[in-house]
Amino acid sequence: MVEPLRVGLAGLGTVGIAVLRLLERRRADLEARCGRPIVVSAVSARSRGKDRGVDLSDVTWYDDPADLAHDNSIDVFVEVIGGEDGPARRAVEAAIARGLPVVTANKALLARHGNALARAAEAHDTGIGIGFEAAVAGGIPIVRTLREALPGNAISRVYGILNGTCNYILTRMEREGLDFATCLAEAQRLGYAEADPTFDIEGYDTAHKLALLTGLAFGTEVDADAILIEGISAITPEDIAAADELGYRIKLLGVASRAGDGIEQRVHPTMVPKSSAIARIDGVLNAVAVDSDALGEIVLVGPGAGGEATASSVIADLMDVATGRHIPTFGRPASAMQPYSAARIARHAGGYYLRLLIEDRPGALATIARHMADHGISLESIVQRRRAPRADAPGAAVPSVVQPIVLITYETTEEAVRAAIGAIAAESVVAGPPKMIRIEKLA
Ligand SMILES: NC(=O)C1=CN([C@@H]2O[C@H](COP(=O)(O)OP(=O)(O)OC[C@H]3O[C@@H](n4cnc5c(N)ncnc54)[C@H](OP(=O)(O)O)[C@@H]3O)[C@@H](O)[C@H]2O)C=CC1
Ligand SMILES: N[C@@H](CCO)C(=O)O
Repeated sequence: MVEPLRVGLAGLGTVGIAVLRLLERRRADLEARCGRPIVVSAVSARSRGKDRGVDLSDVTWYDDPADLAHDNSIDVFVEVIGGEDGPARRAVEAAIARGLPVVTANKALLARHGNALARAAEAHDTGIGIGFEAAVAGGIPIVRTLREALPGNAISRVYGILNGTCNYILTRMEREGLDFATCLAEAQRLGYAEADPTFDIEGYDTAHKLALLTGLAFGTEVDADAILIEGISAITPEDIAAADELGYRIKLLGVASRAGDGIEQRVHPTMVPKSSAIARIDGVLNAVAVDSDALGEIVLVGPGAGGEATASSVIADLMDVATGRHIPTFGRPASAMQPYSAARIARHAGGYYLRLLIEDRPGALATIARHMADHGISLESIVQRRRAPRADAPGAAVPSVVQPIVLITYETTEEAVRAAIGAIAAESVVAGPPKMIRIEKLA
Protein backbone atom coordinates (compact mmCIF):
# COMPACT_ATOMS: atom_id res chain seq x y z
CA MET A 1 0.00 0.00 0.00
CA VAL A 2 1.41 3.41 -1.01
CA GLU A 3 1.68 5.92 1.82
CA PRO A 4 -0.33 9.10 1.21
CA LEU A 5 1.22 12.54 1.54
CA ARG A 6 -0.35 13.83 4.75
CA VAL A 7 -0.91 17.57 4.70
CA GLY A 8 -1.24 19.79 7.77
CA LEU A 9 -3.25 22.82 6.61
CA ALA A 10 -3.00 25.98 8.74
CA GLY A 11 -5.66 28.50 7.71
CA LEU A 12 -9.17 27.71 6.48
CA GLY A 13 -10.12 31.03 4.92
CA THR A 14 -10.43 31.95 1.24
CA VAL A 15 -7.28 30.07 0.23
CA GLY A 16 -7.35 27.21 2.76
CA ILE A 17 -10.88 26.12 1.92
CA ALA A 18 -10.12 26.39 -1.81
CA VAL A 19 -7.08 24.10 -1.29
CA LEU A 20 -9.28 21.51 0.42
CA ARG A 21 -11.87 21.67 -2.34
CA LEU A 22 -9.37 21.57 -5.21
CA LEU A 23 -7.48 18.64 -3.67
CA GLU A 24 -10.77 16.77 -3.48
CA ARG A 25 -11.86 17.69 -7.02
CA ARG A 26 -8.49 16.77 -8.56
CA ARG A 27 -7.84 13.79 -6.25
CA ALA A 28 -7.67 11.00 -8.83
CA ASP A 29 -5.48 12.85 -11.31
CA LEU A 30 -3.10 14.14 -8.65
CA GLU A 31 -2.68 10.61 -7.33
CA ALA A 32 -2.05 9.30 -10.84
CA ARG A 33 0.61 11.97 -11.38
CA CYS A 34 2.56 11.56 -8.17
CA GLY A 35 1.82 7.93 -7.41
CA ARG A 36 0.32 8.57 -3.99
CA PRO A 37 -2.83 10.18 -2.59
CA ILE A 38 -2.55 13.71 -1.18
CA VAL A 39 -4.78 14.02 1.90
CA VAL A 40 -5.33 16.81 4.39
CA SER A 41 -5.13 15.01 7.71
CA ALA A 42 -4.96 17.92 10.18
CA VAL A 43 -5.99 21.57 10.15
CA SER A 44 -5.83 24.74 12.20
CA ALA A 45 -7.92 27.92 12.24
CA ARG A 46 -9.26 30.31 14.87
CA SER A 47 -12.94 29.42 15.16
CA ARG A 48 -13.64 25.74 15.37
CA GLY A 49 -17.41 26.22 15.28
CA LYS A 50 -17.51 28.23 12.03
CA ASP A 51 -19.45 26.61 9.18
CA ARG A 52 -16.94 26.49 6.30
CA GLY A 53 -19.07 24.42 3.92
CA VAL A 54 -16.65 21.48 4.01
CA ASP A 55 -16.61 18.25 6.00
CA LEU A 56 -13.84 18.37 8.61
CA SER A 57 -15.06 15.40 10.67
CA ASP A 58 -12.12 13.17 9.65
CA VAL A 59 -9.30 15.63 10.29
CA THR A 60 -7.48 16.50 13.47
CA TRP A 61 -8.17 20.05 14.64
CA TYR A 62 -5.60 22.33 16.30
CA ASP A 63 -6.45 25.74 17.74
CA ASP A 64 -2.79 26.72 17.53
CA PRO A 65 -1.04 26.32 14.16
CA ALA A 66 2.29 25.77 15.97
CA ASP A 67 0.77 22.64 17.56
CA LEU A 68 -0.24 21.49 14.09
CA ALA A 69 3.36 21.99 12.97
CA HIS A 70 4.43 19.61 15.75
CA ASP A 71 1.97 16.87 14.70
CA ASN A 72 4.19 13.85 13.96
CA SER A 73 1.72 12.37 11.52
CA ILE A 74 1.95 15.13 8.89
CA ASP A 75 4.48 15.11 6.01
CA VAL A 76 4.14 18.72 4.92
CA PHE A 77 2.99 21.96 6.56
CA VAL A 78 0.88 24.38 4.50
CA GLU A 79 0.54 27.90 5.90
CA VAL A 80 -2.32 30.02 4.52
CA ILE A 81 -2.99 32.20 7.55
CA GLY A 82 -1.12 35.36 6.61
CA GLY A 83 0.83 38.04 8.46
CA GLU A 84 4.55 38.60 8.68
CA ASP A 85 4.80 37.67 12.35
CA GLY A 86 2.46 36.14 14.92
CA PRO A 87 1.00 32.64 14.53
CA ALA A 88 2.04 32.16 10.90
CA ARG A 89 5.70 32.84 11.61
CA ARG A 90 5.76 30.78 14.81
CA ALA A 91 4.18 27.80 13.06
CA VAL A 92 6.39 27.96 9.97
CA GLU A 93 9.50 28.20 12.15
CA ALA A 94 8.31 25.22 14.18
CA ALA A 95 7.72 23.15 11.04
CA ILE A 96 11.12 24.08 9.59
CA ALA A 97 12.85 23.32 12.89
CA ARG A 98 11.46 19.78 12.61
CA GLY A 99 12.69 19.47 9.02
CA LEU A 100 9.14 19.41 7.61
CA PRO A 101 8.65 20.74 4.08
CA VAL A 102 6.72 24.01 4.12
CA VAL A 103 4.38 25.47 1.50
CA THR A 104 3.06 28.98 2.03
CA ALA A 105 1.03 31.67 0.25
CA ASN A 106 2.29 34.26 2.70
CA LYS A 107 4.33 36.90 0.87
CA ALA A 108 4.42 39.23 3.90
CA LEU A 109 6.17 36.54 5.95
CA LEU A 110 8.70 35.71 3.24
CA ALA A 111 9.38 39.33 2.28
CA ARG A 112 10.37 40.00 5.89
CA HIS A 113 11.90 36.69 7.01
CA GLY A 114 12.44 34.77 3.75
CA ASN A 115 16.25 34.84 3.87
CA ALA A 116 16.41 33.38 7.39
CA LEU A 117 13.59 30.87 6.79
CA ALA A 118 15.18 29.62 3.56
CA ARG A 119 18.56 29.22 5.27
CA ALA A 120 16.95 27.33 8.16
CA ALA A 121 14.94 25.06 5.83
CA GLU A 122 17.91 24.28 3.61
CA ALA A 123 20.20 23.62 6.58
CA HIS A 124 18.47 20.29 7.17
CA ASP A 125 19.95 17.11 5.69
CA THR A 126 17.06 16.97 3.26
CA GLY A 127 17.92 20.49 2.00
CA ILE A 128 14.26 21.14 1.24
CA GLY A 129 13.32 24.65 0.08
CA ILE A 130 10.11 26.47 0.91
CA GLY A 131 7.35 26.30 -1.71
CA PHE A 132 5.82 29.74 -2.28
CA GLU A 133 4.31 29.70 -5.75
CA ALA A 134 1.03 31.01 -4.32
CA ALA A 135 2.71 33.98 -2.66
CA VAL A 136 3.43 35.85 -5.90
CA ALA A 137 0.73 36.69 -8.45
CA GLY A 138 -1.80 34.11 -7.23
CA GLY A 139 -2.27 31.44 -9.89
CA ILE A 140 0.51 32.54 -12.27
CA PRO A 141 3.43 30.08 -12.14
CA ILE A 142 6.06 32.82 -12.06
CA VAL A 143 8.04 31.43 -9.13
CA ARG A 144 8.79 28.14 -10.85
CA THR A 145 9.37 29.97 -14.14
CA LEU A 146 12.11 32.10 -12.56
CA ARG A 147 13.39 29.31 -10.34
CA GLU A 148 13.51 26.49 -12.87
CA ALA A 149 12.92 27.65 -16.45
CA LEU A 150 15.18 30.69 -16.86
CA PRO A 151 18.64 29.93 -15.44
CA GLY A 152 20.06 30.24 -18.98
CA ASN A 153 19.13 33.92 -18.99
CA ALA A 154 20.67 37.03 -17.48
CA ILE A 155 17.62 38.95 -16.32
CA SER A 156 17.68 42.73 -16.66
CA ARG A 157 14.15 43.58 -15.47
CA VAL A 158 11.14 41.90 -13.93
CA TYR A 159 7.96 43.91 -13.61
CA GLY A 160 4.26 43.55 -13.52
CA ILE A 161 0.84 43.99 -12.09
CA LEU A 162 1.16 42.01 -8.89
CA ASN A 163 -1.94 42.97 -6.92
CA GLY A 164 -5.35 41.78 -8.07
CA THR A 165 -7.24 44.10 -5.73
CA CYS A 166 -5.60 47.25 -7.09
CA ASN A 167 -5.97 46.20 -10.70
CA TYR A 168 -9.61 45.35 -10.07
CA ILE A 169 -10.21 48.78 -8.48
CA LEU A 170 -8.42 50.74 -11.23
CA THR A 171 -10.21 48.79 -13.98
CA ARG A 172 -13.67 49.37 -12.55
CA MET A 173 -12.98 53.04 -11.80
CA GLU A 174 -11.88 53.50 -15.40
CA ARG A 175 -14.54 51.42 -17.13
CA GLU A 176 -17.59 52.16 -15.01
CA GLY A 177 -16.69 55.46 -13.39
CA LEU A 178 -17.22 53.89 -9.95
CA ASP A 179 -15.66 55.47 -6.89
CA PHE A 180 -12.65 54.00 -5.11
CA ALA A 181 -14.49 52.85 -1.95
CA THR A 182 -17.19 50.92 -3.88
CA CYS A 183 -14.58 49.05 -5.93
CA LEU A 184 -12.52 48.19 -2.85
CA ALA A 185 -15.58 46.84 -1.01
CA GLU A 186 -16.35 44.59 -3.98
CA ALA A 187 -12.74 43.30 -4.10
CA GLN A 188 -13.04 42.45 -0.40
CA ARG A 189 -16.35 40.67 -0.96
CA LEU A 190 -14.76 38.57 -3.71
CA GLY A 191 -11.93 37.45 -1.38
CA TYR A 192 -9.15 39.28 -3.29
CA ALA A 193 -8.09 41.76 -0.63
CA GLU A 194 -5.77 41.15 2.31
CA ALA A 195 -7.24 40.97 5.83
CA ASP A 196 -6.06 44.59 6.11
CA PRO A 197 -6.70 46.06 2.63
CA THR A 198 -4.26 48.89 3.34
CA PHE A 199 -1.61 46.36 2.33
CA ASP A 200 -3.20 46.18 -1.12
CA ILE A 201 -4.05 49.79 -1.84
CA GLU A 202 -0.94 51.36 -0.35
CA GLY A 203 1.35 49.09 -2.37
CA TYR A 204 2.84 46.97 0.45
CA ASP A 205 1.45 43.69 -0.91
CA THR A 206 2.93 44.45 -4.33
CA ALA A 207 6.22 45.32 -2.62
CA HIS A 208 6.27 42.01 -0.74
CA LYS A 209 5.81 40.12 -4.01
CA LEU A 210 8.34 42.28 -5.83
CA ALA A 211 10.94 41.64 -3.13
CA LEU A 212 10.52 37.88 -3.72
CA LEU A 213 10.70 38.27 -7.51
CA THR A 214 13.90 40.30 -7.12
CA GLY A 215 15.49 37.53 -5.07
CA LEU A 216 14.49 34.92 -7.64
CA ALA A 217 15.48 36.99 -10.68
CA PHE A 218 18.78 38.45 -9.50
CA GLY A 219 19.93 35.94 -6.88
CA THR A 220 20.11 38.65 -4.23
CA GLU A 221 18.87 38.49 -0.67
CA VAL A 222 15.28 39.62 -0.23
CA ASP A 223 15.13 43.25 0.88
CA ALA A 224 11.59 44.65 1.04
CA ASP A 225 12.76 47.71 3.00
CA ALA A 226 14.74 48.94 0.00
CA ILE A 227 11.64 49.35 -2.16
CA LEU A 228 10.19 52.74 -3.09
CA ILE A 229 6.47 52.30 -2.38
CA GLU A 230 3.50 54.43 -3.45
CA GLY A 231 -0.06 53.08 -3.53
CA ILE A 232 -3.14 53.93 -5.55
CA SER A 233 -5.28 55.66 -2.94
CA ALA A 234 -4.43 59.13 -4.32
CA ILE A 235 -5.37 58.25 -7.91
CA THR A 236 -8.43 60.23 -8.97
CA PRO A 237 -10.91 59.87 -11.84
CA GLU A 238 -9.27 63.05 -13.25
CA ASP A 239 -5.90 61.26 -13.48
CA ILE A 240 -7.51 58.26 -15.15
CA ALA A 241 -9.29 60.52 -17.67
CA ALA A 242 -6.13 62.55 -18.37
CA ALA A 243 -4.12 59.35 -18.89
CA ASP A 244 -6.75 58.07 -21.29
CA GLU A 245 -6.68 61.31 -23.31
CA LEU A 246 -2.89 61.11 -23.58
CA GLY A 247 -2.84 57.46 -24.73
CA TYR A 248 -2.01 55.84 -21.40
CA ARG A 249 -3.63 53.71 -18.72
CA ILE A 250 -2.73 53.79 -15.03
CA LYS A 251 -1.60 50.53 -13.43
CA LEU A 252 0.04 49.79 -10.10
CA LEU A 253 3.35 48.25 -11.18
CA GLY A 254 6.15 46.60 -9.27
CA VAL A 255 9.43 46.97 -11.14
CA ALA A 256 12.87 45.53 -10.32
CA SER A 257 15.70 46.23 -12.73
CA ARG A 258 19.45 46.35 -12.94
CA ALA A 259 20.55 49.98 -12.89
CA GLY A 260 24.17 51.07 -12.67
CA ASP A 261 25.90 48.78 -10.22
CA GLY A 262 22.79 47.99 -8.20
CA ILE A 263 19.16 46.95 -8.44
CA GLU A 264 16.26 49.36 -8.48
CA GLN A 265 12.99 48.24 -6.86
CA ARG A 266 9.90 50.42 -7.23
CA VAL A 267 6.17 50.08 -6.61
CA HIS A 268 3.96 52.95 -7.77
CA PRO A 269 1.01 53.88 -9.95
CA THR A 270 2.42 53.93 -13.45
CA MET A 271 1.30 55.35 -16.77
CA VAL A 272 1.65 52.59 -19.37
CA PRO A 273 1.08 53.15 -23.10
CA LYS A 274 -2.28 51.76 -24.22
CA SER A 275 -0.43 49.79 -26.91
CA SER A 276 1.61 47.81 -24.32
CA ALA A 277 0.66 44.27 -23.28
CA ILE A 278 0.46 45.33 -19.64
CA ALA A 279 -2.16 48.02 -20.40
CA ARG A 280 -4.61 45.34 -21.48
CA ILE A 281 -4.49 43.42 -18.19
CA ASP A 282 -7.81 44.10 -16.50
CA GLY A 283 -9.74 43.20 -13.38
CA VAL A 284 -8.20 40.72 -10.96
CA LEU A 285 -5.71 39.55 -13.60
CA ASN A 286 -2.01 39.93 -12.88
CA ALA A 287 0.81 39.98 -15.39
CA VAL A 288 4.52 39.45 -14.83
CA ALA A 289 7.04 40.38 -17.53
CA VAL A 290 10.65 39.21 -17.52
CA ASP A 291 13.27 40.88 -19.73
CA SER A 292 16.39 38.82 -20.31
CA ASP A 293 19.26 38.47 -22.77
CA ALA A 294 18.52 35.12 -24.37
CA LEU A 295 14.72 35.22 -24.41
CA GLY A 296 13.95 38.90 -24.76
CA GLU A 297 10.65 39.63 -23.03
CA ILE A 298 8.16 37.04 -21.84
CA VAL A 299 4.86 37.92 -20.17
CA LEU A 300 2.81 35.60 -17.99
CA VAL A 301 -0.83 36.53 -17.40
CA GLY A 302 -3.45 35.02 -15.12
CA PRO A 303 -5.63 35.50 -12.06
CA GLY A 304 -3.60 37.14 -9.32
CA ALA A 305 -5.98 36.56 -6.42
CA GLY A 306 -8.95 34.48 -5.37
CA GLY A 307 -9.25 31.12 -3.67
CA GLU A 308 -9.12 28.69 -6.60
CA ALA A 309 -6.32 30.46 -8.48
CA THR A 310 -4.17 30.56 -5.37
CA ALA A 311 -5.01 26.97 -4.44
CA SER A 312 -3.79 25.93 -7.90
CA SER A 313 -0.33 27.25 -6.98
CA VAL A 314 -0.37 25.65 -3.51
CA ILE A 315 -1.12 22.30 -5.15
CA ALA A 316 1.78 22.71 -7.59
CA ASP A 317 4.11 23.04 -4.59
CA LEU A 318 2.47 20.05 -2.87
CA MET A 319 3.18 17.98 -5.98
CA ASP A 320 6.89 18.83 -5.65
CA VAL A 321 6.83 17.56 -2.08
CA ALA A 322 4.81 14.45 -3.00
CA THR A 323 7.28 13.52 -5.74
CA GLY A 324 10.39 14.40 -3.69
CA ARG A 325 11.57 17.24 -5.94
CA HIS A 326 13.95 19.33 -3.86
CA ILE A 327 14.41 22.86 -5.16
CA PRO A 328 16.11 25.61 -3.14
CA THR A 329 13.67 28.33 -2.10
CA PHE A 330 15.05 31.03 -4.40
CA GLY A 331 16.38 28.72 -7.11
CA ARG A 332 19.90 28.59 -5.68
CA PRO A 333 21.10 27.63 -2.20
CA ALA A 334 20.14 30.28 0.34
CA SER A 335 23.82 30.46 1.36
CA ALA A 336 24.71 31.45 -2.23
CA MET A 337 22.37 34.47 -2.41
CA GLN A 338 24.32 37.72 -2.89
CA PRO A 339 23.81 40.73 -0.62
CA TYR A 340 21.25 43.15 -2.10
CA SER A 341 22.77 46.34 -3.44
CA ALA A 342 20.29 49.15 -4.07
CA ALA A 343 20.58 51.49 -7.05
CA ARG A 344 19.98 55.16 -6.18
CA ILE A 345 16.34 55.92 -6.92
CA ALA A 346 17.25 59.58 -7.53
CA ARG A 347 19.04 58.39 -10.66
CA HIS A 348 15.97 56.59 -11.98
CA ALA A 349 15.41 57.71 -15.57
CA GLY A 350 12.01 57.85 -17.21
CA GLY A 351 9.14 60.01 -18.38
CA TYR A 352 6.79 61.70 -15.91
CA TYR A 353 3.18 62.88 -15.85
CA LEU A 354 2.51 65.99 -13.76
CA ARG A 355 -0.92 67.45 -13.04
CA LEU A 356 -1.13 70.93 -11.55
CA LEU A 357 -3.81 73.42 -10.77
CA ILE A 358 -2.57 76.86 -11.80
CA GLU A 359 -4.14 80.28 -11.77
CA ASP A 360 -5.54 81.35 -15.08
CA ARG A 361 -3.47 84.47 -15.62
CA PRO A 362 -0.82 85.62 -18.07
CA GLY A 363 2.62 84.17 -17.39
CA ALA A 364 1.45 81.31 -15.16
CA LEU A 365 2.23 78.61 -17.69
CA ALA A 366 5.53 80.29 -18.57
CA THR A 367 6.49 80.12 -14.87
CA ILE A 368 5.94 76.36 -14.84
CA ALA A 369 7.82 75.89 -18.13
CA ARG A 370 10.75 77.94 -16.77
CA HIS A 371 11.15 75.69 -13.72
CA MET A 372 11.12 72.61 -15.91
CA ALA A 373 13.76 74.13 -18.20
CA ASP A 374 15.85 75.20 -15.18
CA HIS A 375 16.02 71.55 -14.17
CA GLY A 376 16.91 70.38 -17.66
CA ILE A 377 13.50 68.78 -18.27
CA SER A 378 12.06 68.75 -21.81
CA LEU A 379 8.31 68.59 -22.21
CA GLU A 380 6.72 66.17 -24.63
CA SER A 381 3.23 67.61 -24.24
CA ILE A 382 1.18 70.11 -22.28
CA VAL A 383 -2.58 69.73 -22.01
CA GLN A 384 -4.65 72.59 -20.65
CA ARG A 385 -7.92 71.26 -19.36
CA ARG A 386 -11.21 73.11 -18.85
CA ARG A 387 -11.41 75.86 -16.27
CA ALA A 388 -12.65 75.15 -12.77
CA PRO A 389 -13.74 77.66 -10.10
CA ARG A 390 -11.09 77.89 -7.40
CA ALA A 391 -12.26 75.90 -4.41
CA ASP A 392 -9.94 77.51 -1.88
CA ALA A 393 -11.11 81.09 -2.39
CA PRO A 394 -14.76 81.14 -1.34
CA GLY A 395 -16.28 84.57 -1.15
CA ALA A 396 -13.34 86.34 -2.81
CA ALA A 397 -14.39 89.72 -4.24
CA VAL A 398 -13.27 88.71 -7.72
CA PRO A 399 -13.26 84.89 -7.74
CA SER A 400 -9.98 83.65 -9.14
CA VAL A 401 -10.02 80.77 -11.57
CA VAL A 402 -7.66 77.83 -11.63
CA GLN A 403 -7.14 75.43 -14.44
CA PRO A 404 -5.73 71.93 -14.47
CA ILE A 405 -2.57 71.57 -16.55
CA VAL A 406 -1.13 68.20 -17.46
CA LEU A 407 2.53 67.94 -18.47
CA ILE A 408 4.27 64.91 -19.92
CA THR A 409 8.06 65.02 -19.81
CA TYR A 410 10.60 63.36 -22.03
CA GLU A 411 13.02 61.05 -20.24
CA THR A 412 14.58 62.76 -17.25
CA THR A 413 15.69 61.77 -13.77
CA GLU A 414 13.72 61.37 -10.55
CA GLU A 415 16.08 63.87 -8.95
CA ALA A 416 15.35 66.54 -11.56
CA VAL A 417 11.58 66.01 -11.44
CA ARG A 418 11.42 66.16 -7.66
CA ALA A 419 13.47 69.34 -7.60
CA ALA A 420 11.29 70.93 -10.30
CA ILE A 421 8.10 69.94 -8.45
CA GLY A 422 9.47 71.49 -5.26
CA ALA A 423 10.17 74.76 -7.03
CA ILE A 424 6.80 74.76 -8.85
CA ALA A 425 4.84 74.00 -5.68
CA ALA A 426 6.33 77.09 -4.04
CA GLU A 427 4.94 79.41 -6.77
CA SER A 428 1.87 81.44 -5.83
CA VAL A 429 0.20 80.63 -9.16
CA VAL A 430 0.00 76.98 -8.17
CA ALA A 431 -2.98 75.77 -6.12
CA GLY A 432 -2.38 72.60 -4.13
CA PRO A 433 0.42 70.05 -4.40
CA PRO A 434 1.33 68.88 -7.92
CA LYS A 435 0.48 65.25 -8.72
CA MET A 436 3.27 63.14 -10.24
CA ILE A 437 2.93 59.72 -11.89
CA ARG A 438 5.88 57.89 -13.44
CA ILE A 439 5.74 56.60 -17.01
CA GLU A 440 7.37 53.21 -17.63
CA LYS A 441 9.23 52.57 -20.85
CA LEU A 442 7.63 49.41 -22.26
CA ALA A 443 7.96 47.49 -25.50
N1 LIG B 1 -7.07 35.63 -0.84
C1 LIG B 1 -6.24 35.62 -1.89
O1 LIG B 1 -6.67 35.84 -3.04
C2 LIG B 1 -4.81 35.31 -1.71
C3 LIG B 1 -4.24 35.21 -0.47
N2 LIG B 1 -2.90 34.94 -0.36
C4 LIG B 1 -2.30 34.80 0.97
O2 LIG B 1 -2.81 33.61 1.56
C5 LIG B 1 -2.89 33.77 2.97
C6 LIG B 1 -4.32 33.53 3.43
O3 LIG B 1 -5.17 34.43 2.78
P1 LIG B 1 -6.77 34.27 2.86
O4 LIG B 1 -7.15 32.86 2.74
O5 LIG B 1 -7.29 35.25 1.89
O6 LIG B 1 -7.03 34.79 4.34
P2 LIG B 1 -8.36 34.62 5.20
O7 LIG B 1 -8.39 35.80 6.09
O8 LIG B 1 -9.52 34.33 4.34
O9 LIG B 1 -8.05 33.30 6.07
C7 LIG B 1 -7.11 33.28 7.10
C8 LIG B 1 -7.27 31.99 7.86
O10 LIG B 1 -6.29 31.95 8.88
C9 LIG B 1 -6.92 31.61 10.11
N3 LIG B 1 -6.23 32.24 11.22
C10 LIG B 1 -6.05 33.56 11.45
N4 LIG B 1 -5.39 33.74 12.62
C11 LIG B 1 -5.18 32.51 13.12
C12 LIG B 1 -4.60 32.03 14.31
N5 LIG B 1 -4.10 32.86 15.23
N6 LIG B 1 -4.55 30.70 14.51
C13 LIG B 1 -5.06 29.84 13.61
N7 LIG B 1 -5.65 30.24 12.47
C14 LIG B 1 -5.71 31.55 12.23
C15 LIG B 1 -8.33 32.13 10.01
O11 LIG B 1 -9.15 31.41 10.92
P3 LIG B 1 -10.74 31.65 11.01
O12 LIG B 1 -11.31 31.24 9.68
O13 LIG B 1 -11.19 30.75 12.10
O14 LIG B 1 -10.92 33.11 11.29
C16 LIG B 1 -8.63 31.83 8.54
O15 LIG B 1 -9.09 30.53 8.39
C17 LIG B 1 -2.36 35.19 3.26
O16 LIG B 1 -0.98 35.11 3.50
C18 LIG B 1 -2.61 35.91 1.93
O17 LIG B 1 -1.74 36.99 1.75
C19 LIG B 1 -2.09 34.73 -1.44
C20 LIG B 1 -2.62 34.81 -2.68
C21 LIG B 1 -4.01 35.12 -2.93
N1 LIG C 1 -4.56 40.70 -1.82
C1 LIG C 1 -3.80 40.10 -2.85
C2 LIG C 1 -4.03 38.61 -2.86
C3 LIG C 1 -3.11 37.87 -3.80
O1 LIG C 1 -1.80 37.88 -3.33
C4 LIG C 1 -4.17 40.71 -4.19
O2 LIG C 1 -5.18 41.41 -4.27
O3 LIG C 1 -3.45 40.51 -5.16
